[in-house]
Amino acid sequence: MTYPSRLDPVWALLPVKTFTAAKSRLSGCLSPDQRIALQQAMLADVLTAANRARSLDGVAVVTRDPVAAGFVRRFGAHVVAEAHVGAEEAGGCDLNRALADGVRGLRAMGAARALVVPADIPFLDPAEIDAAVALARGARAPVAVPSRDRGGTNGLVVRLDRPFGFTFGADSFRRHLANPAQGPVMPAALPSFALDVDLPADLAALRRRLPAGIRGGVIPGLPPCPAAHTALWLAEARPCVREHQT
Ligand SMILES: Nc1nc2c(ncn2[C@@H]2O[C@H](COP(=O)(O)OP(=O)(O)OP(=O)(O)O)[C@@H](O)[C@H]2O)c(=O)[nH]1
Ligand SMILES: O=C(O)[C@H](O)COP(=O)(O)O
Repeated sequence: MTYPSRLDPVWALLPVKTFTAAKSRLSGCLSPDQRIALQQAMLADVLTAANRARSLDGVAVVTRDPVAAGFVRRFGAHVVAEAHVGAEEAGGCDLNRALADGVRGLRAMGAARALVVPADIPFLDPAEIDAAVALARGARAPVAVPSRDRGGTNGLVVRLDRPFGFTFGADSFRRHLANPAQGPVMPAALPSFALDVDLPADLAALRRRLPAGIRGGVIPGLPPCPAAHTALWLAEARPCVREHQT
């Protein structure tokens, strides 16, 4: 069962870390500029998918980075300021507190639910966003989507009228499934959410999933290929990535 969205508005909520600090686990194989460019490309792919999803009423990004804020506004996203400044300088990136800030911002904009998605899942498919939202509405339950190793949480649909209590971090999928705050949490394995690019092995998986023919990216007049922006980035960064994997 689905409801008219005006009765149950659902917004995407993307946490976005300061660009210059992003993807630090790839610093062994990518330069600082390449890491920023990769984060921007993946974020562009996630925002493009969210903008194309029929089930979403809006897209918001919670960030403390003015550069990231300017970047996402060009995709029509609303920016919620991350209030807990200081965490990144202190060496801890408090994703869960940033999301609490994001939820407050979404509530103020009238959203009833949020689909929390990270900025590093470039294959995200609008149809699978719609499937996750439909599942949450139909089951009247939160929905959690795992990363490909089933350790992380790459999608989470929650209600905003009561606290959920995000527990992102190591082994978060298991902890989110056990979260009782909004009743039983439904697991949903959705392939386009599965690959988050954190480690050199994820870059290799990215390269395997992007057929050679679409590495050139977007063809004007045609729908974008999956991960189009990231495909363009990979086409440029590929020699470096390969060099560090041999
Ligand atoms: N607003 C905000 N977003 C965050 C914070 N920490 C992580 N994120 C975002 O949460 C998502 C998942 O983060 P990670 O997979 O750890 O990505 P990352 O922090 O760029 O990668 P590493 O630096 O290698 O840990 C990404 O969209 C990040 O931009 C934070 O402190 N604040
Ligand atoms: O809980 C999670 O999914 C993490 O915060 C992000 O996981 P990752 O480090 O595998 O991206």
